[in-house]
Amino acid sequence: MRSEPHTDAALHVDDFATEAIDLELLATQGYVIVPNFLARAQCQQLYDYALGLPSQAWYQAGIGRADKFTTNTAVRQDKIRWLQAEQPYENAYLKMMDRLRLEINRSLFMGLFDYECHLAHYPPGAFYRKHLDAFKGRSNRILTTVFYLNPQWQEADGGQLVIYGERGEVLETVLPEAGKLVVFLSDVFVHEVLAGLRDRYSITGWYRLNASIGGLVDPTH
Ligand SMILES: O=C(O)CCC(=O)C(=O)O
Ligand SMILES: [Fe+2]
Repeated sequence: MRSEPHTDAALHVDDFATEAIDLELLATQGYVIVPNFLARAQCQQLYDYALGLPSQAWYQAGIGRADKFTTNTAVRQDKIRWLQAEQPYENAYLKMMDRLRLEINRSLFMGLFDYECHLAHYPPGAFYRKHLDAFKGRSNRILTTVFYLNPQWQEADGGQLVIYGERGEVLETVLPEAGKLVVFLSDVFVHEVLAGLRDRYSITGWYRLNASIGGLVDPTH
């Protein structure tokens, strides 16, 4: 039997105080880093929630979707959990990110259709090698969001997200610190997660375009 996580004293979407994102910068640069997207208290609640999840709530992360899904621990070693609207904490996060979706659509006319995201847990030593989250013309993942939950993360703890430019140069080295949100174009920026010394928790998600054809609803993840 699968035990479900606790649901008491859950966050509500209206509890979330989010810092404004520089959408102008996102439009011109293709990515943006927001140091304190979410207030500490709410971030801590999400962190405690993630820490409290039973081991059977997590799955070995894979590569590809649906029938093309494979797990390859030489490429990525994190464990994930797709967020579901039925779970109050998870629903609050999904709702908050949906508000951001509407804001992005309003300001940048991106026509983002939906959002999917998963919690990710990188145990010490786990990494995710260089990759793109989407391939030009072959995916409906448009914007990647990564939100970090880790209090007091230090440089020496490792686990940085490295974002590369077109010529392979390092654009950003990002510490996965609690409250920080990174947003980037999914099919433009190669990135990787370096191995760290501590358990590393985050919520990674994608704003998508609707790619349903001929009445078939495009499947999530
Ligand atoms: O956790 C991060 O910093 C990035 C994760 C990532 O690249 C992914 O899940 O596709
Ligand atoms: Fe990625």
